Amino acid sequence: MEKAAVSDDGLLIPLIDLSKFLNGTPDQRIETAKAILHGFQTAGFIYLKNTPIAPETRKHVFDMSANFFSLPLDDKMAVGWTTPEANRGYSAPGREKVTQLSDLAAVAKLKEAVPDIKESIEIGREHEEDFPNQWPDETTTAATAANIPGFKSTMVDFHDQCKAVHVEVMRAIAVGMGLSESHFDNYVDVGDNTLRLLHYPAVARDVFRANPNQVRAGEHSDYGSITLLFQDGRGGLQVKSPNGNFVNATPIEDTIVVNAGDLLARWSNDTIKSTIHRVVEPPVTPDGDTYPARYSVAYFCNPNFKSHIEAIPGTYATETEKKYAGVNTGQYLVQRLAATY
Ligand SMILES: O=C(O)CCC(=O)C(=O)O
Ligand SMILES: [Fe+2]
Repeated sequence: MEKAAVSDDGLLIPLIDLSKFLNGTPDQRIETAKAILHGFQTAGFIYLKNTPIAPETRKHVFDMSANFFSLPLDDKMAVGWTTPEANRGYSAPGREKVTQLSDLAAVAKLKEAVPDIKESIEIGREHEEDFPNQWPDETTTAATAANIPGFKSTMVDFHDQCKAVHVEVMRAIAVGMGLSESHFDNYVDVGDNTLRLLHYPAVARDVFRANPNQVRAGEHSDYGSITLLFQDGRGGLQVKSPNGNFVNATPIEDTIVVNAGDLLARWSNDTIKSTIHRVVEPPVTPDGDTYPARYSVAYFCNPNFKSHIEAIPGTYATETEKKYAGVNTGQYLVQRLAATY
């Protein structure tokens, strides 16, 4: 067994070699699938190494993301996020407050007191006619100065590559559960997933010192099937342990942090966990007066929006053990998004 990626306060997040599932012997494939499922059933989080996403691709996406965020605010606002149904476009700092609260008044209050210190852009699948992606104009003087020509093609390609990883992780879950490997294929083939580039700007040390509740991203669980999270080397991501304390999910180079979302937990009749996490200032105190910026890229995977999600076979013995009513994916996600924006 590999050394764990995180082992602290009862939270054990395994580090798993995905290539052993993709290209290993039949035994390695099954063993790896079981380890992936076990990680989701216990921690709700795993780290994957040796994935099909090349280190150069990842670096290029991070570079392009930083270039995008360096655009003048007006240019970013020109591609602003509009509605939960579209869920595409730019969100300026303070726009979204991720939280477990669903009461709109309570969220508004929290937003005002301690806004998340972050900005993001959401990119959905291309060719969704009603909801086109909001691409920044790559031809303006500002765009050239920010070096964003190639932004769209980079992100469209990355969206596709991440989509393929989602399909494989769902295959691993199926194998781990003893189901046919292709069990989930028809639920995830459309690629109704959201690529979110995140920028947590540099913050004065005093900001965190003055307000103990200040965070870069508030505690929350994710909504969909799984999230692929690419982090830079800064640190600050924390995951809630079974004892209720936040534990650092320390960056490990060229790994993808993968966590299960609420819809997968529901789909698995709660045999898989959707674990609370948040982003705080980096664990290392800076030399100067500011914490440096942090960049991350989250790829939120979902079942196809049209899919009806009901307890997976094998996760309940009798009908009465089904904890949840079936739900339509698209409706479920829109309802969750409407609560936080
Ligand atoms: O930036 C991160 O490391 C985590 C972001 C996150 O959890 C989210 O956007 O849902
Ligand atoms: Fe998250």
